[in-house]
Amino acid sequence: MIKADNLFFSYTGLPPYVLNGIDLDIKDGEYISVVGENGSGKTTLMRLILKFIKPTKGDLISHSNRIGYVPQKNDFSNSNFPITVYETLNSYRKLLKIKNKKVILGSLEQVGMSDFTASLMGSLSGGQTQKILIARALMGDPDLLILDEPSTGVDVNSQKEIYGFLKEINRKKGITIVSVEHNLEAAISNSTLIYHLTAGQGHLCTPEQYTNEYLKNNRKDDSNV
Ligand SMILES: Nc1ncnc2c1ncn2[C@@H]1O[C@H](COP(=O)(O)OP(=O)(O)OP(=O)(O)O)[C@@H](O)[C@H]1O
Repeated sequence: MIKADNLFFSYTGLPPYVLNGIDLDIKDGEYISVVGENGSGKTTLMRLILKFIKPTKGDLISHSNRIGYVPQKNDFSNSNFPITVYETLNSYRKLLKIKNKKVILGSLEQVGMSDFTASLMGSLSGGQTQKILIARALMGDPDLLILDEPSTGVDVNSQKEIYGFLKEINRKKGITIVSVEHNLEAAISNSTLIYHLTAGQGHLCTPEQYTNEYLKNNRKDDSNV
């Protein structure tokens, strides 16, 4: 689905690079959580996959026909702009040039938010806003869904619902998921593979391998105290 070969990226076009020789091979149907410290380049990698920016050197190829993108929700939840859930999804429907308006209710139903069509976006909780953003991304019937920190500012119950839903659409519908994760517990329990970025380089591992690596490093830190 996504392949990167010796990919370099810097915002200035010059060294030092934010992403420094990335090799990545994401197969169809995987659920990848991208983890790493603040500033390690997770969002930058997502922007490259979304083609918002171009590699400075190297290649990144995506075979996705339709990418759904769920951005960080902060931009929406703090907004006082008086727009309803329906209007938000309807304007996105027009952007995607989808003729059938039923797609709006269909996508809301999928995330259990059918009762909120007339609600103002600004009146929703963090979890509800996240579900609307996921519904919006699903309107285009994506084969690849990219999420940026889906559990940030979301209550624990909604987190469970959201991850349960993501797992279901990944396993049952085969939608490939790539999700930037600060929530390591969620990354370990939900994804099929974890992509760990450090100092501009990354490696793919299983959740079990990541857990062992993480525990080993934490023990090392403890012994340095
Ligand atoms: N538009 C930009 N212009 C210049 N530098 C940027 C830009 N966006 C990000 N950076 C820098 O690139 C580096 C990687 O940032 P990025 O946001 O990709 O990291 P991240 O791993 O997603 O961080 P976080 O976990 O804090 O969201 C950081 O040093 C950041 O300051």
